[in-house]
Amino acid sequence: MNIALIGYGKMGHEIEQIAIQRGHQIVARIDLTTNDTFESPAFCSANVAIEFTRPDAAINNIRKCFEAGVPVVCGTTGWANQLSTIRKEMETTNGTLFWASNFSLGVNLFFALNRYLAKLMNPFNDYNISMIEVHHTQKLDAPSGTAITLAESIIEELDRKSKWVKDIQQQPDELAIASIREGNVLGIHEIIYESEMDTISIKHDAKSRRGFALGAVLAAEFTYNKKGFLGMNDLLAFL
Ligand SMILES: NC(=O)C1=CN([C@@H]2O[C@H](COP(=O)(O)OP(=O)(O)OC[C@H]3O[C@@H](n4cnc5c(N)ncnc54)[C@H](OP(=O)(O)O)[C@@H]3O)[C@@H](O)[C@H]2O)C=CC1
Ligand SMILES: O=C(O)C1=N[C@H](C(=O)O)C[C@H](O)C1
Repeated sequence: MNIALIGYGKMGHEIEQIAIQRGHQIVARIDLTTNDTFESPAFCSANVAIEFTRPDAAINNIRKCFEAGVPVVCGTTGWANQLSTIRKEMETTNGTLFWASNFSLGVNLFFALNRYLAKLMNPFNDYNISMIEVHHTQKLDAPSGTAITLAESIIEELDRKSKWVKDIQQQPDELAIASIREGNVLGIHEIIYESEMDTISIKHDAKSRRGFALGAVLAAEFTYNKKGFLGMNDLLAFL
């Protein structure tokens, strides 16, 4: 498969290695420091583009993929409040977009565990719930996209929580997410249920970026020749 990389930073490099190991070719690399463009024949020859850039760049890069008729897998976080806008544009251009806040298979198992635990804890009102996420200091968005996905599932399952908030809970129906930025931490997410009697917590700790990158390449392979909006549940049902 011909793959174009949009964003050639930490994730772009990791994805390139795995894509080549899996027999794919990188036909274009679009970054602030490279010369490839969305209009180039090289980019247009891609079967799928993989976008990992920054929150303020993702939406425009996805639009450029729709214009070029290239399906796009996007992992950039921090812009999900604009997903419904870009989905409408995808429909009018008959495009393809696969988006996930986290491509790691381990995190997607953790998503299922988180939902199950929230369902289990719903009747037990003595437990309050909070979340902590820790990432490297270069991360631009907070809370992480993964933390927001986790929070959305908890809010769907737990009647006593109706919205997430950054850092400090002020109302009983708020789910507080604390974001810590330190060193080179690749991504830690912990969900904590606390009562006067005890604490129950679940935690995911990423050991490298390879899990994210492998998931993104698997998503690109899945996206090939498909139309519409796709996500990790579609991919996991297929694996
Ligand atoms: N969904 C998932 O599983 C994961 C998501 N992420 C998310 O992916 C994104 C990228 O992460 P990461 O690779 O670590 O970040 P990096 O900062 O290492 O890489 C981003 C790259 O994008 C480039 N870039 C910036 N603006 C543009 C633009 N307009 N067009 C093209 N390229 C651009 C940057 O160039 P320059 O350095 O010159 O600014 C940089 O090379 C983040 O939002 C992060 O949260 C990360 C890991 C997993
Ligand atoms: O910026 C990162 O590094 C990561 N971002 C994603 C997020 O915001 O959830 C996924 C992973 O945690 C790494």
